[in-house]
Amino acid sequence: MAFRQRRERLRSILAGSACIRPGSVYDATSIRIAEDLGFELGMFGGSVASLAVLGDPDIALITLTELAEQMRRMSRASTLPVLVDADHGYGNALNVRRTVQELEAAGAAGLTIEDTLLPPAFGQAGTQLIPLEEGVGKMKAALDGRSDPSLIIMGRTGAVSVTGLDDTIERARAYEATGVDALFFTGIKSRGELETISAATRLPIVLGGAPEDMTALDYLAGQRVRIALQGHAPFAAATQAVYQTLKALREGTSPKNLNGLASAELTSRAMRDAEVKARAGAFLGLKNK
Ligand SMILES: O=C([O-])CC(=O)C(=O)O
Ligand SMILES: [Mg+2]
Repeated sequence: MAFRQRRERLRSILAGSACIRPGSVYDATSIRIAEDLGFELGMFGGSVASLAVLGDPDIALITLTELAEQMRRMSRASTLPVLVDADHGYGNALNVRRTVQELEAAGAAGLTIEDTLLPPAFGQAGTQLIPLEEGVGKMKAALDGRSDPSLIIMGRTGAVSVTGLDDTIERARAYEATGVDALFFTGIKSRGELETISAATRLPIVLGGAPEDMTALDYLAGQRVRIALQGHAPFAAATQAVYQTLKALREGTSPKNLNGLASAELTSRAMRDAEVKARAGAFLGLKNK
């Protein structure tokens, strides 16, 4: 499926009236599994990108090249639309423009650009934000960097837990005015905060994590939230499975007695074995067994 169609699918989620949960994806296998399970969207978080590619925490060590390459691998493996967490856009506004070009070429359906100061400044333990004007410049540069107008650009801020609600609204409105397609908020801790932000803005909202009393999808949909993230449990599950398996092997368990392995059917499905066999028949003259 052409990249444009994937982007149109994400566009229709944003234009709809429901709120969906994306599947957290980070490589070719995870995106195929999410697609097979019927997820409408994959979320490629910066944190899992860093874990999958580097094995490192989410502290802006991954490069744009590494992020885009991982996205490209997922785009080849599956047609599921993916929303990419492009962090701060890997530099200043000119770097943001380049980030958009690379992620567009890699097949992202949409991406977020946030106004967090990254990497963290010397001697600063807490999160800092860039000035609103710089954030606006980044959003404009992101829009300027897109050559496929169907690519979705989201302005993202975590200001609510850094500088507060008023600054969040000021930033959100300023980003809206640049022409971005949606707003992505992190750090919202109560219904009151969400409702105030929703009332003060007009674009579709994406919520990056929310407390327990804000999980009802119909409530979120009523606040114009179209996508609500749920963290990255699949990566944590994979880490645990690898740990248990290696531990059991190290302790002498025989491979045939291991628990929790993917069945032959699941593995075969994840690697698109039927399609590969059909191609081998068509192009290599092999009989499909
Ligand atoms: O995008 C998300 O899922 C949240 C986030 O910032 C990350 O995981 O890096
Ligand atoms: Mg992130």
